[in-house]
Amino acid sequence: MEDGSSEDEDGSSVDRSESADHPTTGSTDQSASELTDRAEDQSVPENQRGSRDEEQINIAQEIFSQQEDPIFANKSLLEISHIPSFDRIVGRDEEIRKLSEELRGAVQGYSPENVIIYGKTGTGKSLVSKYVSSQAVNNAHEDVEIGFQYLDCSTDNTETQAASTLARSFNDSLQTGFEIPERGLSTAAYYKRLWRTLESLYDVVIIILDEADMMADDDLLMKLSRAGESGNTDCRIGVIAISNKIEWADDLNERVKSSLQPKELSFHPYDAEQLEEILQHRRDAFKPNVLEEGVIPLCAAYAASDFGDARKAIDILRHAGNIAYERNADHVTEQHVKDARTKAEKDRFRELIEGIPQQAKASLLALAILSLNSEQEEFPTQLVYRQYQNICDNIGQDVRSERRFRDILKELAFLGIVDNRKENLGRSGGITLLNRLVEEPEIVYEIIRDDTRFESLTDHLSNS
Ligand SMILES: Nc1ncnc2c1ncn2[C@@H]1O[C@H](COP(=O)(O)OP(=O)(O)OP(=O)(O)O)[C@@H](O)[C@H]1O
Repeated sequence: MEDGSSEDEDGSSVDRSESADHPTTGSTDQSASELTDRAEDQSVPENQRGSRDEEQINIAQEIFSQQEDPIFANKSLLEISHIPSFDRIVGRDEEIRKLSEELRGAVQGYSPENVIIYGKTGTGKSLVSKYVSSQAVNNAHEDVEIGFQYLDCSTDNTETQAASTLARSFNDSLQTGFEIPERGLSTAAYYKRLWRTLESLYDVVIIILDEADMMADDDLLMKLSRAGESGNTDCRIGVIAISNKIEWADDLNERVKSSLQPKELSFHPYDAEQLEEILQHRRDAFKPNVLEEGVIPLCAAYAASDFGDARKAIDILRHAGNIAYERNADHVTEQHVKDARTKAEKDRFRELIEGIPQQAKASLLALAILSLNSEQEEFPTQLVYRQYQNICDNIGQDVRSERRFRDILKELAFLGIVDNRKENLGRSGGITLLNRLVEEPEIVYEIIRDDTRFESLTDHLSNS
Protein backbone atom coordinates (compact mmCIF):
# COMPACT_ATOMS: atom_id res chain seq x y z
CA MET A 1 0.00 0.00 0.00
CA GLU A 2 1.31 3.42 -0.93
CA ASP A 3 0.71 5.10 2.40
CA GLY A 4 2.87 2.55 4.13
CA SER A 5 0.01 0.60 5.67
CA SER A 6 -0.79 -2.97 4.75
CA GLU A 7 -3.43 -5.58 5.39
CA ASP A 8 -2.59 -7.78 8.34
CA GLU A 9 -3.53 -11.47 8.34
CA ASP A 10 -6.83 -10.74 10.03
CA GLY A 11 -7.60 -8.09 7.45
CA SER A 12 -7.03 -5.09 9.67
CA SER A 13 -4.94 -2.27 8.39
CA VAL A 14 -1.53 -1.90 10.01
CA ASP A 15 0.78 1.08 9.77
CA ARG A 16 4.25 -0.25 9.03
CA SER A 17 5.84 3.01 7.89
CA GLU A 18 8.03 3.26 11.01
CA SER A 19 8.87 -0.39 11.55
CA ALA A 20 12.11 -0.35 9.56
CA ASP A 21 13.64 2.42 11.66
CA HIS A 22 12.32 1.53 15.09
CA PRO A 23 12.30 -1.63 17.10
CA THR A 24 8.97 -3.31 17.71
CA THR A 25 6.90 -1.71 20.43
CA GLY A 26 7.04 -3.75 23.58
CA SER A 27 10.66 -4.80 23.18
CA THR A 28 12.15 -4.72 26.64
CA ASP A 29 15.36 -2.98 25.66
CA GLN A 30 13.59 -0.04 24.08
CA SER A 31 15.27 3.04 25.50
CA ALA A 32 13.65 6.26 26.67
CA SER A 33 15.24 8.17 23.79
CA GLU A 34 13.76 5.76 21.25
CA LEU A 35 10.35 6.38 22.76
CA THR A 36 10.94 10.13 22.47
CA ASP A 37 12.03 9.76 18.82
CA ARG A 38 8.93 7.74 18.09
CA ALA A 39 6.72 10.44 19.58
CA GLU A 40 8.43 13.03 17.40
CA ASP A 41 7.56 11.15 14.23
CA GLN A 42 3.90 11.48 14.90
CA SER A 43 1.22 14.07 14.69
CA VAL A 44 2.43 16.78 17.12
CA PRO A 45 3.31 19.98 15.20
CA GLU A 46 7.07 20.49 15.06
CA ASN A 47 7.10 23.79 16.93
CA GLN A 48 5.31 22.20 19.91
CA ARG A 49 7.17 18.92 20.07
CA GLY A 50 9.99 19.80 22.47
CA SER A 51 7.74 21.32 25.13
CA ARG A 52 5.08 18.56 24.99
CA ASP A 53 7.64 15.76 25.26
CA GLU A 54 9.37 17.52 28.11
CA GLU A 55 6.07 17.96 29.85
CA GLN A 56 5.29 14.23 29.55
CA ILE A 57 8.72 13.21 30.73
CA ASN A 58 8.45 15.64 33.64
CA ILE A 59 5.11 14.23 34.77
CA ALA A 60 6.56 10.73 34.77
CA GLN A 61 9.78 11.86 36.44
CA GLU A 62 7.88 13.74 39.08
CA ILE A 63 5.84 10.66 39.97
CA PHE A 64 8.75 8.23 39.90
CA SER A 65 11.08 10.49 41.87
CA GLN A 66 8.63 10.90 44.76
CA GLN A 67 10.60 8.50 46.89
CA GLU A 68 9.16 9.64 50.18
CA ASP A 69 5.69 8.13 50.51
CA PRO A 70 3.92 10.07 53.28
CA ILE A 71 1.23 7.39 53.77
CA PHE A 72 2.56 3.86 53.29
CA ALA A 73 5.59 2.34 55.02
CA ASN A 74 5.20 -1.21 53.67
CA LYS A 75 2.29 -1.52 51.28
CA SER A 76 3.01 -5.18 50.54
CA LEU A 77 1.48 -6.08 53.94
CA LEU A 78 -1.86 -5.11 52.40
CA GLU A 79 -1.47 -7.19 49.26
CA ILE A 80 -3.88 -10.10 49.07
CA SER A 81 -1.10 -12.50 48.07
CA HIS A 82 0.87 -11.61 51.21
CA ILE A 83 1.08 -14.52 53.67
CA PRO A 84 1.26 -13.05 57.16
CA SER A 85 3.46 -14.64 59.81
CA PHE A 86 1.73 -16.73 62.48
CA ASP A 87 1.59 -13.87 64.98
CA ARG A 88 -0.46 -11.88 62.47
CA ILE A 89 -3.01 -14.63 61.79
CA VAL A 90 -6.03 -13.84 63.91
CA GLY A 91 -8.87 -16.00 65.20
CA ARG A 92 -7.91 -19.19 63.38
CA ASP A 93 -6.01 -21.10 66.10
CA GLU A 94 -8.59 -23.88 66.20
CA GLU A 95 -8.60 -24.30 62.41
CA ILE A 96 -4.77 -24.29 62.33
CA ARG A 97 -4.72 -26.93 65.07
CA LYS A 98 -7.24 -29.18 63.30
CA LEU A 99 -5.57 -28.93 59.91
CA SER A 100 -2.12 -29.55 61.43
CA GLU A 101 -3.48 -32.72 63.04
CA GLU A 102 -4.76 -33.98 59.68
CA LEU A 103 -1.39 -33.31 58.07
CA ARG A 104 0.69 -34.58 60.97
CA GLY A 105 1.57 -37.87 59.29
CA ALA A 106 3.33 -35.95 56.51
CA VAL A 107 6.18 -34.70 58.68
CA GLN A 108 7.02 -38.30 59.59
CA GLY A 109 6.88 -39.45 55.98
CA TYR A 110 3.39 -41.02 56.12
CA SER A 111 0.34 -40.16 54.06
CA PRO A 112 -1.40 -36.99 55.19
CA GLU A 113 -5.20 -37.11 55.42
CA ASN A 114 -7.14 -35.50 52.58
CA VAL A 115 -9.12 -32.49 53.73
CA ILE A 116 -11.97 -30.46 52.30
CA ILE A 117 -12.24 -26.92 53.65
CA TYR A 118 -15.49 -24.99 53.26
CA GLY A 119 -16.26 -21.40 54.07
CA LYS A 120 -17.39 -18.11 52.65
CA THR A 121 -14.99 -15.94 50.71
CA GLY A 122 -12.27 -14.15 52.69
CA THR A 123 -12.48 -16.40 55.75
CA GLY A 124 -8.81 -17.42 55.66
CA LYS A 125 -9.12 -20.84 53.97
CA SER A 126 -6.21 -20.34 51.54
CA LEU A 127 -4.12 -18.54 54.13
CA VAL A 128 -4.44 -21.29 56.75
CA SER A 129 -3.85 -24.03 54.15
CA LYS A 130 -0.68 -22.39 52.89
CA TYR A 131 0.51 -21.58 56.38
CA VAL A 132 0.02 -25.11 57.78
CA SER A 133 1.53 -26.70 54.65
CA SER A 134 4.61 -24.50 54.88
CA GLN A 135 4.92 -25.42 58.55
CA ALA A 136 4.79 -29.10 57.60
CA VAL A 137 7.67 -28.52 55.19
CA ASN A 138 9.68 -26.63 57.83
CA ASN A 139 9.07 -29.25 60.51
CA ALA A 140 9.67 -32.36 58.41
CA HIS A 141 11.82 -35.05 60.02
CA GLU A 142 15.39 -35.00 58.89
CA ASP A 143 15.10 -37.81 56.35
CA VAL A 144 11.68 -36.76 55.00
CA GLU A 145 11.44 -34.57 51.91
CA ILE A 146 8.11 -32.69 51.80
CA GLY A 147 6.83 -30.31 49.13
CA PHE A 148 3.60 -28.37 48.75
CA GLN A 149 1.98 -26.53 45.88
CA TYR A 150 -1.04 -24.29 45.60
CA LEU A 151 -3.24 -24.58 42.50
CA ASP A 152 -5.95 -22.07 41.65
CA CYS A 153 -8.59 -24.23 39.95
CA SER A 154 -10.50 -21.20 38.69
CA THR A 155 -7.53 -20.61 36.36
CA ASP A 156 -6.31 -24.15 35.76
CA ASN A 157 -9.73 -25.71 35.49
CA THR A 158 -9.07 -28.56 33.09
CA GLU A 159 -7.28 -31.76 33.96
CA THR A 160 -4.51 -31.09 31.44
CA GLN A 161 -3.84 -27.54 32.65
CA ALA A 162 -3.86 -28.66 36.26
CA ALA A 163 -1.51 -31.61 35.61
CA SER A 164 0.81 -29.34 33.61
CA THR A 165 0.94 -26.65 36.30
CA LEU A 166 1.47 -29.13 39.10
CA ALA A 167 4.17 -31.04 37.23
CA ARG A 168 6.04 -27.85 36.37
CA SER A 169 5.76 -26.26 39.78
CA PHE A 170 6.99 -29.37 41.62
CA ASN A 171 9.78 -29.96 39.14
CA ASP A 172 13.31 -28.74 39.70
CA SER A 173 15.03 -29.40 36.39
CA LEU A 174 18.51 -29.12 37.93
CA GLN A 175 17.72 -32.12 40.09
CA THR A 176 15.49 -34.17 37.80
CA GLY A 177 17.40 -33.34 34.63
CA PHE A 178 14.26 -32.73 32.57
CA GLU A 179 12.15 -29.69 31.68
CA ILE A 180 8.38 -29.76 31.35
CA PRO A 181 6.82 -27.59 28.64
CA GLU A 182 3.82 -25.49 29.60
CA ARG A 183 1.80 -26.63 26.61
CA GLY A 184 1.85 -29.23 23.90
CA LEU A 185 1.80 -32.53 25.80
CA SER A 186 -1.16 -34.81 26.26
CA THR A 187 -2.85 -35.11 29.66
CA ALA A 188 -1.32 -38.55 30.13
CA ALA A 189 2.16 -37.20 29.32
CA TYR A 190 1.80 -34.43 31.91
CA TYR A 191 0.75 -36.95 34.54
CA LYS A 192 3.77 -39.10 33.67
CA ARG A 193 6.06 -36.10 34.19
CA LEU A 194 4.26 -35.28 37.44
CA TRP A 195 4.68 -38.82 38.82
CA ARG A 196 8.34 -38.89 37.73
CA THR A 197 8.98 -35.54 39.42
CA LEU A 198 7.32 -36.57 42.66
CA GLU A 199 9.10 -39.90 42.63
CA SER A 200 12.52 -38.30 42.16
CA LEU A 201 12.22 -35.34 44.54
CA TYR A 202 9.74 -35.99 47.36
CA ASP A 203 8.60 -38.46 49.98
CA VAL A 204 5.39 -36.57 50.65
CA VAL A 205 3.56 -33.71 48.92
CA ILE A 206 0.59 -31.60 49.92
CA ILE A 207 -1.49 -30.21 47.06
CA ILE A 208 -3.83 -27.31 47.79
CA LEU A 209 -6.66 -27.12 45.25
CA ASP A 210 -8.27 -23.72 45.77
CA GLU A 211 -11.78 -23.27 44.33
CA ALA A 212 -11.77 -27.01 43.68
CA ASP A 213 -15.43 -26.88 42.60
CA MET A 214 -14.35 -24.94 39.50
CA MET A 215 -12.68 -28.02 38.01
CA ALA A 216 -14.48 -29.24 34.92
CA ASP A 217 -14.75 -32.75 36.43
CA ASP A 218 -13.48 -34.99 39.25
CA ASP A 219 -10.72 -36.68 37.23
CA LEU A 220 -7.81 -34.79 38.81
CA LEU A 221 -9.02 -35.68 42.31
CA MET A 222 -9.44 -39.27 41.23
CA LYS A 223 -5.89 -39.51 39.83
CA LEU A 224 -4.29 -37.79 42.83
CA SER A 225 -6.15 -39.87 45.37
CA ARG A 226 -5.31 -43.14 43.57
CA ALA A 227 -1.74 -42.37 42.49
CA GLY A 228 -0.21 -44.73 45.06
CA GLU A 229 -2.74 -47.49 44.66
CA SER A 230 -2.35 -47.38 40.85
CA GLY A 231 1.42 -47.76 41.19
CA ASN A 232 2.16 -44.37 39.61
CA THR A 233 4.36 -43.10 42.41
CA ASP A 234 5.55 -44.02 45.90
CA CYS A 235 5.40 -40.40 46.92
CA ARG A 236 2.52 -39.91 49.37
CA ILE A 237 0.02 -37.29 48.28
CA GLY A 238 -2.31 -35.31 50.52
CA VAL A 239 -4.96 -33.04 49.01
CA ILE A 240 -6.49 -29.97 50.63
CA ALA A 241 -9.52 -29.07 48.50
CA ILE A 242 -11.04 -25.65 49.19
CA SER A 243 -14.54 -24.61 48.20
CA ASN A 244 -17.09 -21.90 48.98
CA LYS A 245 -19.88 -24.37 48.26
CA ILE A 246 -20.86 -26.56 51.15
CA GLU A 247 -22.72 -29.03 48.96
CA TRP A 248 -19.78 -29.56 46.60
CA ALA A 249 -18.37 -32.72 48.22
CA ASP A 250 -21.80 -34.38 48.20
CA ASP A 251 -21.83 -34.17 44.42
CA LEU A 252 -18.44 -35.84 44.00
CA ASN A 253 -18.30 -39.13 42.16
CA GLU A 254 -18.69 -42.09 44.59
CA ARG A 255 -15.35 -43.59 43.54
CA VAL A 256 -13.58 -40.31 44.25
CA LYS A 257 -15.26 -40.04 47.63
CA SER A 258 -14.25 -43.54 48.52
CA SER A 259 -10.58 -43.08 47.62
CA LEU A 260 -10.30 -39.54 48.96
CA GLN A 261 -12.09 -40.21 52.29
CA PRO A 262 -11.76 -36.55 53.13
CA LYS A 263 -11.93 -34.95 56.56
CA GLU A 264 -14.03 -31.81 56.51
CA LEU A 265 -13.29 -28.45 58.07
CA SER A 266 -15.51 -25.42 57.94
CA PHE A 267 -14.40 -21.81 58.38
CA HIS A 268 -16.85 -19.26 59.78
CA PRO A 269 -17.01 -15.61 58.75
CA TYR A 270 -15.12 -13.15 60.98
CA ASP A 271 -16.94 -10.75 63.26
CA ALA A 272 -16.12 -7.04 63.40
CA GLU A 273 -13.80 -7.52 66.38
CA GLN A 274 -11.71 -10.19 64.61
CA LEU A 275 -11.57 -8.12 61.43
CA GLU A 276 -10.40 -5.15 63.45
CA GLU A 277 -7.66 -7.28 64.98
CA ILE A 278 -6.60 -8.54 61.53
CA LEU A 279 -6.24 -4.96 60.38
CA GLN A 280 -4.50 -3.81 63.58
CA HIS A 281 -1.87 -6.48 62.89
CA ARG A 282 -1.17 -4.84 59.56
CA ARG A 283 -1.19 -1.21 60.63
CA ASP A 284 2.61 -1.11 60.16
CA ALA A 285 1.82 -1.08 56.44
CA PHE A 286 1.36 2.64 57.15
CA LYS A 287 3.74 5.28 58.44
CA PRO A 288 3.42 5.89 62.20
CA ASN A 289 0.44 8.06 63.23
CA VAL A 290 -0.92 8.25 59.69
CA LEU A 291 -4.12 6.32 60.44
CA GLU A 292 -6.74 8.34 62.27
CA GLU A 293 -8.33 6.56 65.19
CA GLY A 294 -11.64 5.55 63.65
CA VAL A 295 -10.18 4.25 60.37
CA ILE A 296 -9.55 0.60 61.26
CA PRO A 297 -12.82 0.09 63.19
CA LEU A 298 -14.76 1.56 60.28
CA CYS A 299 -13.07 -0.70 57.69
CA ALA A 300 -13.79 -3.67 59.98
CA ALA A 301 -17.43 -2.67 60.46
CA TYR A 302 -17.98 -2.36 56.72
CA ALA A 303 -16.39 -5.73 56.00
CA ALA A 304 -18.31 -7.38 58.86
CA SER A 305 -21.57 -6.20 57.32
CA ASP A 306 -20.34 -7.64 54.01
CA PHE A 307 -20.27 -11.25 55.24
CA GLY A 308 -17.19 -11.03 57.49
CA ASP A 309 -14.75 -11.04 54.59
CA ALA A 310 -11.13 -10.29 55.62
CA ARG A 311 -10.14 -9.68 52.01
CA LYS A 312 -12.70 -6.90 51.80
CA ALA A 313 -11.49 -5.34 55.06
CA ILE A 314 -7.88 -5.29 53.80
CA ASP A 315 -8.96 -3.98 50.39
CA ILE A 316 -10.92 -1.08 51.88
CA LEU A 317 -7.99 -0.12 54.12
CA ARG A 318 -5.55 -0.20 51.18
CA HIS A 319 -7.89 1.82 48.94
CA ALA A 320 -8.41 4.38 51.73
CA GLY A 321 -4.62 4.78 51.91
CA ASN A 322 -4.42 5.20 48.15
CA ILE A 323 -7.14 7.85 48.20
CA ALA A 324 -5.33 9.76 50.99
CA TYR A 325 -2.13 9.59 48.93
CA GLU A 326 -3.84 10.80 45.75
CA ARG A 327 -5.35 13.72 47.63
CA ASN A 328 -1.99 14.69 49.13
CA ALA A 329 -3.38 14.19 52.63
CA ASP A 330 -1.13 13.68 55.67
CA HIS A 331 -3.54 11.28 57.33
CA VAL A 332 -5.97 8.56 56.35
CA THR A 333 -9.38 9.63 57.64
CA GLU A 334 -12.80 8.01 58.05
CA GLN A 335 -13.93 10.00 55.01
CA HIS A 336 -11.22 8.27 52.96
CA VAL A 337 -12.58 4.92 54.17
CA LYS A 338 -16.14 5.89 53.20
CA ASP A 339 -14.92 6.99 49.78
CA ALA A 340 -12.91 3.79 49.39
CA ARG A 341 -15.96 1.71 50.16
CA THR A 342 -18.13 3.66 47.75
CA LYS A 343 -15.45 3.23 45.12
CA ALA A 344 -15.24 -0.52 45.74
CA GLU A 345 -19.02 -0.84 45.54
CA LYS A 346 -19.14 1.28 42.45
CA ASP A 347 -16.48 -0.87 40.79
CA ARG A 348 -18.38 -4.05 41.59
CA PHE A 349 -21.66 -2.55 40.50
CA ARG A 350 -20.17 -0.95 37.41
CA GLU A 351 -18.95 -4.35 36.29
CA LEU A 352 -22.41 -5.82 36.80
CA ILE A 353 -24.32 -2.99 35.14
CA GLU A 354 -21.93 -2.57 32.24
CA GLY A 355 -22.72 -6.11 31.18
CA ILE A 356 -26.51 -5.73 30.97
CA PRO A 357 -28.35 -4.91 27.69
CA GLN A 358 -29.29 -1.34 26.77
CA GLN A 359 -33.02 -1.86 27.40
CA ALA A 360 -32.26 -3.03 30.92
CA LYS A 361 -30.01 0.00 31.43
CA ALA A 362 -32.83 2.34 30.35
CA SER A 363 -35.19 0.61 32.80
CA LEU A 364 -32.68 0.96 35.60
CA LEU A 365 -32.06 4.59 34.73
CA ALA A 366 -35.80 5.24 34.95
CA LEU A 367 -35.85 3.85 38.47
CA ALA A 368 -32.73 5.83 39.43
CA ILE A 369 -34.22 9.11 38.16
CA LEU A 370 -37.46 8.51 40.08
CA SER A 371 -35.52 7.74 43.25
CA LEU A 372 -33.33 10.81 42.88
CA ASN A 373 -36.35 13.07 42.55
CA SER A 374 -38.42 11.70 45.37
CA GLU A 375 -38.33 10.98 49.07
CA GLN A 376 -39.73 7.56 48.27
CA GLU A 377 -37.61 4.48 47.61
CA GLU A 378 -40.22 2.21 45.99
CA PHE A 379 -42.16 2.85 42.80
CA PRO A 380 -45.01 1.00 41.08
CA THR A 381 -44.08 -0.63 37.78
CA GLN A 382 -46.45 1.60 35.77
CA LEU A 383 -44.73 4.74 36.99
CA VAL A 384 -41.27 3.33 36.23
CA TYR A 385 -42.53 2.29 32.79
CA ARG A 386 -43.66 5.85 31.98
CA GLN A 387 -40.27 7.20 32.96
CA TYR A 388 -38.62 4.49 30.88
CA GLN A 389 -40.75 5.49 27.84
CA ASN A 390 -39.63 9.12 28.24
CA ILE A 391 -35.99 8.05 28.34
CA CYS A 392 -36.32 5.87 25.23
CA ASP A 393 -38.09 8.67 23.31
CA ASN A 394 -35.47 11.12 24.41
CA ILE A 395 -32.48 9.13 23.22
CA GLY A 396 -34.20 7.56 20.21
CA GLN A 397 -34.31 3.99 21.49
CA ASP A 398 -37.10 1.46 20.81
CA VAL A 399 -39.74 1.18 23.52
CA ARG A 400 -40.56 -2.34 24.68
CA SER A 401 -44.12 -3.35 25.64
CA GLU A 402 -45.13 -3.03 29.28
CA ARG A 403 -45.22 -6.81 29.53
CA ARG A 404 -41.65 -7.15 28.31
CA PHE A 405 -40.68 -4.29 30.62
CA ARG A 406 -42.00 -6.24 33.61
CA ASP A 407 -39.80 -9.17 32.58
CA ILE A 408 -36.79 -6.86 32.41
CA LEU A 409 -37.47 -5.68 35.98
CA LYS A 410 -37.68 -9.30 37.09
CA GLU A 411 -34.35 -10.05 35.43
CA LEU A 412 -32.81 -7.07 37.21
CA ALA A 413 -34.19 -8.40 40.48
CA PHE A 414 -32.64 -11.78 39.72
CA LEU A 415 -29.26 -10.08 39.30
CA GLY A 416 -29.71 -8.37 42.68
CA ILE A 417 -29.74 -4.88 41.16
CA VAL A 418 -33.43 -4.19 41.85
CA ASP A 419 -35.71 -5.35 44.65
CA ASN A 420 -39.39 -5.86 43.86
CA ARG A 421 -42.28 -6.86 46.05
CA LYS A 422 -46.02 -7.18 45.54
CA GLU A 423 -48.42 -4.93 47.41
CA ASN A 424 -52.15 -5.38 47.70
CA LEU A 425 -53.76 -1.96 47.25
CA GLY A 426 -57.19 -3.18 48.30
CA ARG A 427 -60.35 -3.68 46.28
CA SER A 428 -59.94 -0.59 44.13
CA GLY A 429 -56.21 -0.83 43.35
CA GLY A 430 -55.62 -4.57 43.03
CA ILE A 431 -52.06 -5.91 43.32
CA THR A 432 -49.16 -3.79 42.24
CA LEU A 433 -45.45 -4.49 42.02
CA LEU A 434 -43.21 -2.01 43.85
CA ASN A 435 -39.63 -1.62 42.65
CA ARG A 436 -36.61 -0.33 44.53
CA LEU A 437 -32.95 0.08 43.64
CA VAL A 438 -30.66 -2.03 45.79
CA GLU A 439 -27.75 0.37 45.29
CA GLU A 440 -27.64 4.16 45.85
CA PRO A 441 -29.49 5.90 42.97
CA GLU A 442 -26.62 8.40 42.52
CA ILE A 443 -24.22 5.53 41.84
CA VAL A 444 -26.56 3.78 39.39
CA TYR A 445 -27.32 7.07 37.64
CA GLU A 446 -23.65 7.98 37.28
CA ILE A 447 -22.66 4.57 35.91
CA ILE A 448 -25.40 4.52 33.27
CA ARG A 449 -24.80 8.11 32.22
CA ASP A 450 -21.17 7.10 31.55
CA ASP A 451 -22.49 4.88 28.74
CA THR A 452 -22.21 7.01 25.61
CA ARG A 453 -25.63 5.83 24.39
CA PHE A 454 -27.22 7.77 27.25
CA GLU A 455 -25.06 10.85 26.80
CA SER A 456 -27.69 12.72 24.81
CA LEU A 457 -30.33 12.37 27.54
CA THR A 458 -31.53 15.93 28.13
CA ASP A 459 -31.15 17.48 31.55
CA HIS A 460 -34.82 18.33 31.92
CA LEU A 461 -35.54 14.62 31.88
CA SER A 462 -32.78 13.59 34.20
CA ASN A 463 -33.82 16.29 36.68
CA SER A 464 -37.57 15.92 36.26
N1 LIG B 1 -7.19 -14.86 60.22
C1 LIG B 1 -6.56 -14.01 59.43
N2 LIG B 1 -5.56 -13.25 59.91
C2 LIG B 1 -4.90 -12.41 59.10
N3 LIG B 1 -5.20 -12.23 57.80
C3 LIG B 1 -6.19 -12.95 57.27
C4 LIG B 1 -6.93 -13.87 58.05
N4 LIG B 1 -7.87 -14.46 57.28
C5 LIG B 1 -7.74 -13.94 56.06
N5 LIG B 1 -6.73 -13.03 56.04
C6 LIG B 1 -6.31 -12.27 54.86
O1 LIG B 1 -7.46 -12.00 54.08
C7 LIG B 1 -7.22 -12.25 52.69
C8 LIG B 1 -8.16 -13.33 52.19
O2 LIG B 1 -7.89 -14.55 52.85
P1 LIG B 1 -7.94 -15.97 52.11
O3 LIG B 1 -7.50 -15.81 50.68
O4 LIG B 1 -7.21 -16.94 52.94
O5 LIG B 1 -9.50 -16.23 52.14
P2 LIG B 1 -10.30 -17.45 51.49
O6 LIG B 1 -11.23 -17.94 52.53
O7 LIG B 1 -9.36 -18.42 50.90
O8 LIG B 1 -11.12 -16.68 50.38
P3 LIG B 1 -11.63 -17.20 48.94
O9 LIG B 1 -12.63 -18.28 49.21
O10 LIG B 1 -12.27 -16.00 48.34
O11 LIG B 1 -10.41 -17.66 48.19
C9 LIG B 1 -5.75 -12.64 52.58
O12 LIG B 1 -5.00 -11.49 52.28
C10 LIG B 1 -5.40 -13.12 53.97
O13 LIG B 1 -4.04 -12.90 54.24
